[in-house]
Amino acid sequence: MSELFDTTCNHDDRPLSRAELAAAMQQADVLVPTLTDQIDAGLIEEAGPQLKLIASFSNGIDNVDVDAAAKKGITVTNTPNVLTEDTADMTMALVLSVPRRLAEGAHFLAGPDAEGWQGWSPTWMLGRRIWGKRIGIVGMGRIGTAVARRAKAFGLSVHYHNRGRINPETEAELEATYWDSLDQMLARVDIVSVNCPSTPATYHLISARRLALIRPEAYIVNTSRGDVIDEEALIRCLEEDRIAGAGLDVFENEPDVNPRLIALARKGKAVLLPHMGSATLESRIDMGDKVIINIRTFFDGHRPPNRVLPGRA
Ligand SMILES: O=CC(=O)O
Repeated sequence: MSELFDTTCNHDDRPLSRAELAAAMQQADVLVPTLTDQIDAGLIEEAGPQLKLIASFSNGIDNVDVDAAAKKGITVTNTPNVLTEDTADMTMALVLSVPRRLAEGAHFLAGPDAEGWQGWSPTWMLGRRIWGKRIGIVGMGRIGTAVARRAKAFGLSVHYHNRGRINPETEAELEATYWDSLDQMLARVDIVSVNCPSTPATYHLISARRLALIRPEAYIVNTSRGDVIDEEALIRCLEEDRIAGAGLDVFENEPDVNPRLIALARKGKAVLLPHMGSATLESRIDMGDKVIINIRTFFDGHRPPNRVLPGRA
C-alpha cells in the first residue's frame, strides 16, 4: 500500500479511537476503515472536504453510514466476493460443530479430564445427525448460496428465505425450496443459518417472536452480524431449552460477549467463535488487493468496482 500511496497506517491491528478517526478524516483523501471502525453520520459530517473515498476493508458495510457519505459526496466501497467461500466454510463448520458436539469433544481432550477418558462407549458424546435434515438459509446472497452448496453436499435439503428468489438454474442445481414467508420456513427447518447482511431492515430480523417459531430440536448458526438476531431473546431460548443449540461467530456487542452465552458454551449449548468467518491469510490478502483496486480506479476517474450505493435498507 505504502509503495503506491502516501499512507498513514494504524500498525497496531486495533480499532482507532473516535478522535483518531476524526483526525484522519480531516487529513486523508481516502479512509480505509475495517469493520470495527464505526464511521457514523457525525464523523462523516465533520470530515474535511478533501475526503473523497471510504474504501472499507470489509465485506459487511454496516459500520459505515453510506447515506451520510453520499450526501457529503463521499464514495464508499467494500471488499465482496473474496471471502465468500471462507465464510461459507466457517458457517458449515458451525453447522457441524454444534449438533455433533465437536467443540465439546475437542475441549474434553484438551482439558483437565483428558487423561481420565475411558474410551469409546455406545452413549458417549451423542450428538444429532446432520445428513437428511433441513437447513433454512436466511439471506441467499453470495455467502448464503455458497453455504447451500456445502449443505447439499452434506446431505441436507436446502430451504431459503430471501428478498427475492434466486435464479432458477441455481435453485434447480441446489434443489432449493424458496420460502416467501420467513416465519413458515423457521417453523419447519432443523438448522437455521443466518447469512443476510446487517441493515436497518434486518436489525433483529430473528426476533423473540420468530425465535419462538423455531422447533426445540433445531439449531441456529450466525456468521453474518450479531444484530440480525435479538441476542437477549436467543439467550433466553437456549437457557430454557426452547432451541437445541447455537453456533455464533458474531455478537451484538463485539468484542464484548454476553457472559450468559459463555456459560451456555461451557454447557455445550453453544459454540462461540471470535468473529473469524473470513479469517484466512488468503482472504485478507485478496481484501487488501480489492481495497487498492477500488482506490486506484476511483482516482483514475472511473467508478470503483465495489462501490456501495446508498439506500440499502
Ligand atoms: O465480517 C467480515 C466482513 O464483513 O468482512
